Amino acid sequence: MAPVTPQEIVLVASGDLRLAANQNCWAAQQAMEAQLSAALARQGYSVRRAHPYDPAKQHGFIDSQKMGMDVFRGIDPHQPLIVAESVWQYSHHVLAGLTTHQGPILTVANWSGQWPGLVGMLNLNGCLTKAGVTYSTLWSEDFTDEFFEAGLRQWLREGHVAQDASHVKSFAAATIPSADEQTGRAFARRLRQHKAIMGVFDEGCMGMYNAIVPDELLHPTGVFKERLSQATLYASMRTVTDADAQQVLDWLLAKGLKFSWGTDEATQLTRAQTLEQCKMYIAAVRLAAEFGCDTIGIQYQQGLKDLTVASDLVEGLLNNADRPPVYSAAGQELYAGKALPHFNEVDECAGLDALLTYRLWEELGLPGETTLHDLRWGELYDTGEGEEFVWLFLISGAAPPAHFVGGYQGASSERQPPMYFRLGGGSLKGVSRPGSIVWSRVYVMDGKLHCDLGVGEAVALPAAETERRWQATTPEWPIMHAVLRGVNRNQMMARHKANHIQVVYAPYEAKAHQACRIKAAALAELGVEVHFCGDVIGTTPAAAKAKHQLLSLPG
Ligand SMILES: C[C@H](O)[C@@H](O)[C@@H](O)C(=O)CO
Repeated sequence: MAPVTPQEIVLVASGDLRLAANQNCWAAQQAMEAQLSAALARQGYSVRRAHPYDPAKQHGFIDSQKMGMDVFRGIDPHQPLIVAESVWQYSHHVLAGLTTHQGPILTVANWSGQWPGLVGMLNLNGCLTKAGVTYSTLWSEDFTDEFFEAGLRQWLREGHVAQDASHVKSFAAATIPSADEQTGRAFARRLRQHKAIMGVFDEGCMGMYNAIVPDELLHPTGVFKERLSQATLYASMRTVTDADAQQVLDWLLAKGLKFSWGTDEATQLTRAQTLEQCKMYIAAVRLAAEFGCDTIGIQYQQGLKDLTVASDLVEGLLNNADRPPVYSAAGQELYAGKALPHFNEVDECAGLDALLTYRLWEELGLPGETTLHDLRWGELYDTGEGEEFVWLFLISGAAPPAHFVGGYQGASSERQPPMYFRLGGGSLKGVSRPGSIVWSRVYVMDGKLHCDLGVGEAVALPAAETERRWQATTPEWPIMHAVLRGVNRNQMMARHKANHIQVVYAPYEAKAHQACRIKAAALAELGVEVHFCGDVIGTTPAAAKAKHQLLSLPG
């Protein structure tokens, strides 16, 4: 074990499991670590990487759980430790070591959209939160800004970074209009009593420990898992006829969806890949119906990706009420006229949220198409009402055409990046239309289910700015330009306990606030600890409400 020097910080970097991704993204990690090391040097500290660059693999990431355990065996458990991330990473590579590390832990990401490094760090934060590991977290554009430097200084001196959580208000300590509370609670009681099935096609995706909801926490909500296998999905795809797949494709073409088809299977989307995705779509709906699932999630990134095309187009279609019809063997249309909420990357926290949201919105008479996105990046932008922080929500799959400007006609399917998906498959890409949204995130903390939720706005940006943002991230994926009400960038980053964020539209702003309140009440009725984040109108803190009642009492 390496000896501890007081002025030395140990650094680890977790990576992808996929060699191609680790090699492609290594340069960005090196650049980030150089800036981070310089920031530490300015404060009188040196950095020791706990694992070297591997010339054979051509990257310096921890790329498996086994390697992570080996690396941590060589780290003094009392030493201050930084997990530095500028790429998408699998949290389980380092989770084992971090659960027993006793020195201060700091997770750091570079404020860049190029690779999903912020997303990777947020996932790790969610995993550490669920595992009950104490950590601090920071991010920076160039590691010289005051926010970062002050935070780093505090961590070096005190072993933790204090963050601003003044935007968070507990539902239990707030009062909402009683009609909203009753609507939400009555809906939730029915959901719990009726019960629902969450179909899970292989549990656990890319080390996302935070995305697995323990059954004991899920059951009290009325939702029960049906554990399915991607092998079953693949086998079922093989039973779908070419003619049925062609009908799905014809339906999509008639709707105006554009496919960026080429001929090179290795780098381009091909018609054959799309037809394979159409088979997967039909197979997924049929299996969901066979097992009576109310929502499904396909793991896809590992296992399935080595066998067949990516499931992203499929996921976006499932999340849309207007989608190609799928029939049972007896000729009956399955889930006719309805979405079958799909949770990307089998993120079960998102699955519970999606099911509840879709059903609740339906009951409120609102279109309930919902999806998760990655909290990928963001920048200030002058939307016409002054500079606002506009988040870039982006996801490989699952966004429904109902969210896009122009619906299907505004959507396209583009090949998934070969470094993630060797066998291809298309995305379902579009720009989310301007409008009010309710955002949320269910997560596990202290052995309980929690949910943060708030209100925001999907904003329209000029086409050139949308394109710039796409080129700065992953241009093949669907995008939402989001402004969150009453939550600034740093508050959001410090608080959010996941790589994913759930979004659903409301027809106008006041309705978004009301629907958010009702959803909060529904979640609370299911036993979830609910927290309003930012400005949600109509949520009076209990103390202020009591004071108000006192003041209005007759003399
Ligand atoms: C393709 C990549 O693995 C992505 O799926 C990843 O960045 C995520 O979306 C993580 O939520």
